[in-house]
Amino acid sequence: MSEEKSGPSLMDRLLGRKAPEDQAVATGTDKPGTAEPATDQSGADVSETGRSGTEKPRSWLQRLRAGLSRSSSALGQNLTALIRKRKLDDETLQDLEDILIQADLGVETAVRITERLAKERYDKEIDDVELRTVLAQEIEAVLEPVAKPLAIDPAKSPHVILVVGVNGAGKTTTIGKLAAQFRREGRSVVLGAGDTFRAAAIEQLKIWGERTGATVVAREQGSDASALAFEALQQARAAQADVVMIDTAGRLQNRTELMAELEKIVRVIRKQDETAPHDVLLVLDATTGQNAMNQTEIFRQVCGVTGLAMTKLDGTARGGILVAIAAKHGLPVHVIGVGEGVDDLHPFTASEFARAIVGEAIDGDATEGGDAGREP
Ligand SMILES: Nc1nc2c(ncn2[C@@H]2O[C@H](COP(=O)(O)OP(=O)(O)OP(=O)(O)O)[C@@H](O)[C@H]2O)c(=O)[nH]1
Repeated sequence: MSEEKSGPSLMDRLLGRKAPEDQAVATGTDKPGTAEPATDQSGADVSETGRSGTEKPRSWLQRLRAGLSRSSSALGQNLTALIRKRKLDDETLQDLEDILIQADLGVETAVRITERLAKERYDKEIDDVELRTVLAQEIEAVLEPVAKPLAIDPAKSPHVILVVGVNGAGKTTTIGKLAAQFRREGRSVVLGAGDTFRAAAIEQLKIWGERTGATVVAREQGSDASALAFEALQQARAAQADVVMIDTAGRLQNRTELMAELEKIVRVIRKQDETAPHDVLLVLDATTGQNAMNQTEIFRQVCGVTGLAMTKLDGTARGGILVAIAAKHGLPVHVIGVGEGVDDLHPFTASEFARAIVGEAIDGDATEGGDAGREP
């Protein structure tokens, strides 16, 4: 957990301050272990001003693009190698299809894109910009229907969000970032430390609670997760909180145990509110590629996932899998994570993601401070 390396300190990373060479390469290993609150009493996020004055901040879109271009199967790079004013003949189309499949976009989307190009441009010359534009349009068409914000229903008191995913996917961090967002919106938030499997996860959630001004309901390691969930909801109801988010342990390797535990958590939550959980958010690590598809399938069966968060898109991300998951499952994609900092969670927008994944320039991408596409 405490991998020592030169570069920004843990505190710097917690506050979103990164050394220039490290900005888009978050280590993905440190937990927010000893952070002091990065919020004021109202829970408002003060981390944006926490960057060092001399450093040039990168926008979240720049981080996203940097992450998506870093993996060896990065779509953008392979496209550049493929198209050098080549004719769109059978061989080029086949190569293109292979590249799209290799980038995890899914066979269905890859075939549709190459068919469209074959129909419109067969045996004509195509340049890089034209090709990327067509690809971005097709990818956006797949993603647009699933790009939906995580909407809190004010009629629910509280709105219950169960957060699931495999080990290390970024559940606790995403809960912390969402808590910060909800607090900024003026909502009261309760966090249930339902990952009772790992002591560090409980501590991590408590720190996010301090940082964001959210109330944390926790028990000691090894406690029953469903009892914890029950208690968290009970306290949230008593306090008339707006939102309660319940963390869970990730144990995909033992599916039976996972299924039993998650099912029990849902059952116990429903004893207090039969309409809950109102959202079951599956957190997927973008760097795991195809594995994210399997996780989506299994978690859907286990606990009725209602929406997705994809994290670590600033890393060696293989974000193409999100396109394949969208095409296959049609589940809403609510938010994406582009770093470990409290402000590194963003609403998912189809056009920006599509253009970033094909390596196309994005209007306003040069925006410093990363405000493009942000929630107000
Ligand atoms: N670079 C980067 N790192 C992230 C992102 N989201 C989470 N992380 C890091 O990923 C690591 C794992 O995150 P956690 O939130 O602890 O994951 P978890 O799913 O709760 O893990 P378990 O409790 O083991 O199931 C931490 O070091 C996070 O800081 C992201 O968007 N980008």
